[in-house]
Amino acid sequence: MRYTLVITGRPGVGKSTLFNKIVEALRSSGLAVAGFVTFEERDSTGLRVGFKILDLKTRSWAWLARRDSPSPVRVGSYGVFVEEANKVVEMALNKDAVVNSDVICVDEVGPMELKLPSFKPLLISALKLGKPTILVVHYRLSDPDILRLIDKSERVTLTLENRDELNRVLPGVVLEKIRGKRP
Ligand SMILES: Nc1ncnc2c1ncn2[C@@H]1O[C@H](COP(=O)(O)OP(=O)(O)OP(=O)(O)O)[C@@H](O)[C@H]1O
Repeated sequence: MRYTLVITGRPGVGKSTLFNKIVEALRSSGLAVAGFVTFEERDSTGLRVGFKILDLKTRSWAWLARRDSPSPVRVGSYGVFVEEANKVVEMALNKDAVVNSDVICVDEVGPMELKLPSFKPLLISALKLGKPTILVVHYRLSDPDILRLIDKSERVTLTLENRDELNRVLPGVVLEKIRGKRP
């Protein structure tokens, strides 16, 4: 069976940091990666103003959500930029992008991303390709269709206690598993 890793854990524990390290390790070894990463933006006072979404392949990005967004589509105190962010998802996970990649990498499968109309269908199609996959999954994800597709995945729950060790060893372990050198 293809290797799928699900990284989960409490908000702010370091999931994106670990995900980026794994993506970096995959790329450094010559593997082509398709997918996207979402990351927070803070203002000069340190206040979190919102999140951006970045296509890993083309480096195209858009705001995913901001506190001051007028969007009626809200997740907590953030308004989601549905149209702009959806375009990045379509670029990152369209059929060509995923078929021509070695590994599918998505940070994250969470409530904001699920407000983007193309996200769930494109993610499900990508998962069904049977390629190695790295996913950051929101700890409260409840979507039954996605959960069913990832229920046999290897799962890592990141904590403040284990994150240093996992950042050190997991990128190398993932690479070996994807290359089939480790069971
Ligand atoms: N191993 C680590 N050691 C020290 N600081 C870390 C470590 N991992 C992450 N951080 C810091 O913790 C903060 C949150 O990290 P990150 O954005 O990766 O978390 P996250 O779990 O993806 O957050 P979110 O739930 O908001 O998506 C960042 O400032 C990051 O630099």
